[in-house]
Amino acid sequence: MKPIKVGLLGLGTVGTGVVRIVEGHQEDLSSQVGSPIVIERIAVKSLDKQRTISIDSSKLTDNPLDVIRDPEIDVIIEVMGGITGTKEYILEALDRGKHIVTANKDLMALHGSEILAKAQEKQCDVFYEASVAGGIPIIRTLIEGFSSDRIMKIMGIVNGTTNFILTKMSQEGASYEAVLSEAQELGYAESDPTSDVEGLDAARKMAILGTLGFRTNVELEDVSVQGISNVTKEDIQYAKQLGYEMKLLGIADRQDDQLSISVQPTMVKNTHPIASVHGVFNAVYVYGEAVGETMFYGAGAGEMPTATSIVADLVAVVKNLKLGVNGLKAIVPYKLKKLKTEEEIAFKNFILLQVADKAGVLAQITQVFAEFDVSLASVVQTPNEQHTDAEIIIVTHDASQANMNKVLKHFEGLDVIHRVKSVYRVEG
Ligand SMILES: NC(=O)C1=CN([C@@H]2O[C@H](COP(=O)(O)OP(=O)(O)OC[C@H]3O[C@@H](n4cnc5c(N)ncnc54)[C@H](OP(=O)(O)O)[C@@H]3O)[C@@H](O)[C@H]2O)C=CC1
Ligand SMILES: N[C@@H](CC=O)C(=O)O
Repeated sequence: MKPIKVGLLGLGTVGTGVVRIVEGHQEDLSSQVGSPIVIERIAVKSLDKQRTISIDSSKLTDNPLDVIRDPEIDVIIEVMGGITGTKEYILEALDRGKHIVTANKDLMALHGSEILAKAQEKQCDVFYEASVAGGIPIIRTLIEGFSSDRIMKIMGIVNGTTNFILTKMSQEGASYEAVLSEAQELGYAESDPTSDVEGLDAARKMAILGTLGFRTNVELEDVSVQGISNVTKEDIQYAKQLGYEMKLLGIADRQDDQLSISVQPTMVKNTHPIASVHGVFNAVYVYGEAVGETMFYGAGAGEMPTATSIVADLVAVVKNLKLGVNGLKAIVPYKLKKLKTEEEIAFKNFILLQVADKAGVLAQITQVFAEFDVSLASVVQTPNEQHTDAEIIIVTHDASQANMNKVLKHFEGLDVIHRVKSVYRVEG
């Protein structure tokens, strides 16, 4: 039987996993698609690099165009990352009638519609399951499993690196820097881990999930983003004491046709299922109008989980290829989006204040909340025997972001408040 020939762009963490699965599960894969699958050529940056798997060196090239322009190759798997350059390779491959499987959320979040439009024009498949939440088949689930429902809310822990860091800080008291290095060594982090820790990677994934979940065109700039680099061990401990877990949470919700999408460190009530997602694990919680609550859980990064999603996409592409059809994951926005304003976005807040320890302080502070119509759920002053500065922890009821910003602005002019130490969204 004529083999299906695959070109691989990239042989790093994910690419290596792809080779392992294609070789290790060959019999099972070929029985599903009806022909052997062969990785024909592989593009890498450096031909001299030591690899953790043995590869026939004649397959390697340091020029991705050798792979894309090989007439024998039917499918390109892109796991080299990057945006400029990589986008051109993918567009050229599509022009040449090759189907694409990619893990590249950066590219799909920024240029997904252009790439998918080209795929449609050329009647090729572009599948990108591995681009969100590593080994969890969430893209397929949103497109197919939820096709009959109206999704109202998506909440996701969609970055493995930051969840790994927050978990180790919380459970082992480890330092942020040490755990970040460990995540890099384990192959979880991006080549520039700033995009992990500053929330950009999660924002890109939320833009993809929002687009698919709400069937509209969510752009990266629609997602408000805050990362975890300012989260302290103290914040995490306070969260625990109050019955919360600190998570970098992507939250996309809608009311009628109005959307809001954000990524930010969030204190999640420990009774919520997403609060128990630890380490490199990811979870995507989806609330559908008809189905109600659902949650999808699994490893969000790393060699084999990510490669599992890639090879599953490869199987889907090959099945389509044999049937002569395209299972396009096309994004067809059916409605114009309307983003909620600061006045319309409302949630609970945790605020940690460093204040003067003297009579009347609490009254002054609560007065500010009252002035801007922010109702308080709890106020706790931490014990302070020395009568130096005290710490006050406040949790609000749902408050509009605009009103909360006014409260925080007002605090700047209040002498008794020496520092606003932390402000977090609270969920659950
Ligand atoms: N790591 C993970 O857990 C996950 C990663 N992803 C995404 O998958 C993609 C790959 O990630 P990952 O495997 O971790 O990345 P790595 O940095 O481990 O691997 C990148 C690979 O691409 C090769 N490469 C880079 N630039 C070029 C170039 N210009 N020409 C040819 N080859 C090139 C590198 O070559 P060389 O080996 O010679 O350096 C390397 O083999 C990224 O888009 C990432 O965001 C998605 C989900 C999870
Ligand atoms: N750096 C990413 C890798 C997977 O997308 C993460 O940590 O989640």
